[in-house]
Amino acid sequence: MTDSQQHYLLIINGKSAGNPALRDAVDEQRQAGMLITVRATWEGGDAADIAEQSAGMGITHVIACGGDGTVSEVMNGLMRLAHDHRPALGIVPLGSANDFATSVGLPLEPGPALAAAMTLSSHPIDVVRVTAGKEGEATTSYYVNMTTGGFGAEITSSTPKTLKRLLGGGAYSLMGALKAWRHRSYRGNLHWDGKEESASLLLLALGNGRQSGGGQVLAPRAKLDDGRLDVLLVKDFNSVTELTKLIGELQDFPYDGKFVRYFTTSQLTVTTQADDPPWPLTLDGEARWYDHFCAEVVPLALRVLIPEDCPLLSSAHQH
Ligand SMILES: Nc1ncnc2c1ncn2[C@@H]1O[C@H](COP(=O)(O)OP(=O)(O)OP(=O)(O)O)[C@@H](O)[C@H]1O
Repeated sequence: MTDSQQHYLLIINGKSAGNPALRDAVDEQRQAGMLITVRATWEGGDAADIAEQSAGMGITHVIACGGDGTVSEVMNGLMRLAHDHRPALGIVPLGSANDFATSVGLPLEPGPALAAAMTLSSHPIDVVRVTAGKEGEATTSYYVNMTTGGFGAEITSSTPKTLKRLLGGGAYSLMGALKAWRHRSYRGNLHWDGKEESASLLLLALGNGRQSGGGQVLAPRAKLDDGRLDVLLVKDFNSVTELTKLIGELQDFPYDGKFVRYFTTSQLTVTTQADDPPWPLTLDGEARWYDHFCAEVVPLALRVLIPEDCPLLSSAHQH
């Protein structure tokens, strides 16, 4: 049945514009009466610009068709619009990782994913604003899923499959690989909820969602709409025994483990001293280096088309 109020804008990563399953899915939905406009990107930055332009087109729903990078760009474009003029966001996953789509339980095939986007109702979720800087320059961007920082950011963004295999292979293989990669920890001052703490970390994960890097669940208790960031801190270790304990702690994400700490906050800032190396931070799945950054929750800023019973919604079953 056609709802003349709904106008869907599909923003497709240009490298997938010829995807036959997606073309068939769009044809099928149009034949069913759905009003769908399609735009493809040419290069980085286009998806955000097109999403921003949706405001003047009478668009009610913007569907990001691509990998996590495209979803992130589209979301950043939507965040340039005033809250009341921000269309809802849907996702047709076409990437290799699709961490966000997978964890919220969206279909991963174009046909079912587009059909879901046309039928699911929207739920307001938090987004996270990151202000990150180096040498006097600062950039602001938003994410819905997860940002990782430290050595873990380098390996989760570059070698997710290798990391997964190694984690499955136990402490000795992981220790060897970490040595081969010349693993290092990152020093910084962490500030949250009025606390300040200096730390030397292997990995920092800031989860609005739960997983990144192609299936690494680093924030297992995160909810998308609770106004909180789930923070995972993994400290450095010096021996195989310590690494074994670290891996053990990663099974339960304790509030105050020896190597692993897991807590929630609405804002976290990391600053470094002049002689500390800058931190790699994954924004859009790519590691870039910063000497300070602040992540803060913008509560319920974006409506997304995700299943009613999505376990990442604290409001699940209440709609
Ligand atoms: N027409 C295009 N051809 C090739 N690359 C493009 C095109 N348009 C945009 N891009 C690039 O694609 C990036 C987004 O890729 P996306 O994350 O959607 O796919 P992916 O890398 O295959 O997914 P994943 O990260 O899940 O593996 C953008 O940041 C941009 O640089």
